[in-house]
Amino acid sequence: MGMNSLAVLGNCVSQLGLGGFPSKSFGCLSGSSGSTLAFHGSVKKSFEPKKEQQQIVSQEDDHNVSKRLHKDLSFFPRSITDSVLSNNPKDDPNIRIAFKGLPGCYSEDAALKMYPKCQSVPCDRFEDTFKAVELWLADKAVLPIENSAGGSIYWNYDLLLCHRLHIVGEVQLAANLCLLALPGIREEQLRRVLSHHQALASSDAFLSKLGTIQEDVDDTAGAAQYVALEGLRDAGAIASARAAAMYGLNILAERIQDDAENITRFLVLAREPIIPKLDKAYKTSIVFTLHEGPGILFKALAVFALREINLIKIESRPQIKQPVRVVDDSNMGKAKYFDYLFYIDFEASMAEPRAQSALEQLQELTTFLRVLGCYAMDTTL
Ligand SMILES: O=C(O)C(=O)C[C@]1(C(=O)O)C=C[C@@H](O)C=C1
Repeated sequence: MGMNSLAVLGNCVSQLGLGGFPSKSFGCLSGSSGSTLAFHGSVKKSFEPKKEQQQIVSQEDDHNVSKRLHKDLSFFPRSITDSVLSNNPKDDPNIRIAFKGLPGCYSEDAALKMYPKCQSVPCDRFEDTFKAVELWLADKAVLPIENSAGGSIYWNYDLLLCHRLHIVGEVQLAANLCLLALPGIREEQLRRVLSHHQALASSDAFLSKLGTIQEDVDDTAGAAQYVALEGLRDAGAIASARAAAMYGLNILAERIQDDAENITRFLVLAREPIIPKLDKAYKTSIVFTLHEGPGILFKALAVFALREINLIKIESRPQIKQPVRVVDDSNMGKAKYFDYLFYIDFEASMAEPRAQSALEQLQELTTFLRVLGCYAMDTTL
């Protein structure tokens, strides 16, 4: 392999994000006593040190050589490993996942469930998690979309449409809601409890018995951090056991949620869609608006039923930018109806001909149709 082909390989590797391998690093390598460029036989040959260089090297003491070698090795390209070749982002310690909230919140738990080795990127607002991915500050975003007690998180449905990210996965998380307080504080001393509104609503029975005032804050970990930083002796926080450890709080009570199984479903978003396959259970999420007419929603849903495609979820949202549609009503003149967006999740991969033909037929009934993503279903809890 000559210098040129190596440079090409170098470019490819750096494009794959596997660490710098630009042509200038060869200058550095070749000047490094021709040391162990052992990742390819022919490469090693072209960097063999000259005789004079070998003599200089042998005059150095072992300590200096190893010190210099250490420094030089940091400039070497990283080896291509099985995990890089399998391109499994789950094993990638460099993958950056954006979520709304502070470290220790449940959205971060969801990110860690999907990508256990990830670097988490906390964001102030949901909108920022989208922007972080769009601006390449993060590789993916994890976003709560529905809760088994509270239902759909509507504004996140709206955000899916305002941005062009693709759904590439989902995470189901059973949150263990805990009551936290400063060390030494007992339940009876608490006058107020701070948390995210969903966590407060999910622990309603427990909080009613406690008889405290509830204060709604941005996220559960934010509540824990606030109690800890302000040294609040009369306030508790509802957050995770992980948040307790991170912010130095004690756990006064665990599993305080009204429903033992309080599940939040999160979506994983990325700049590029995944290529749908048939290797496991896939789900497809779409959004559309329909033409006007009687039975039109019935007809739209029938395209799935006729192909034995199971519908998992249907959600409707008013079109925020153009909420009403003016329609000619033969009896009453002109009428103004709310115009709806329908979000549907169905159980099929876009690699299946039946899913493709269903969407083809659906398109005839819609004024707008977008596939938000096709992704593997999370079947674990
Ligand atoms: O505040 C957090 O910890 C979050 O991750 C957010 C969120 C939510 O948005 O529903 C996630 C799950 C919990 O049940 C409560 C709150």
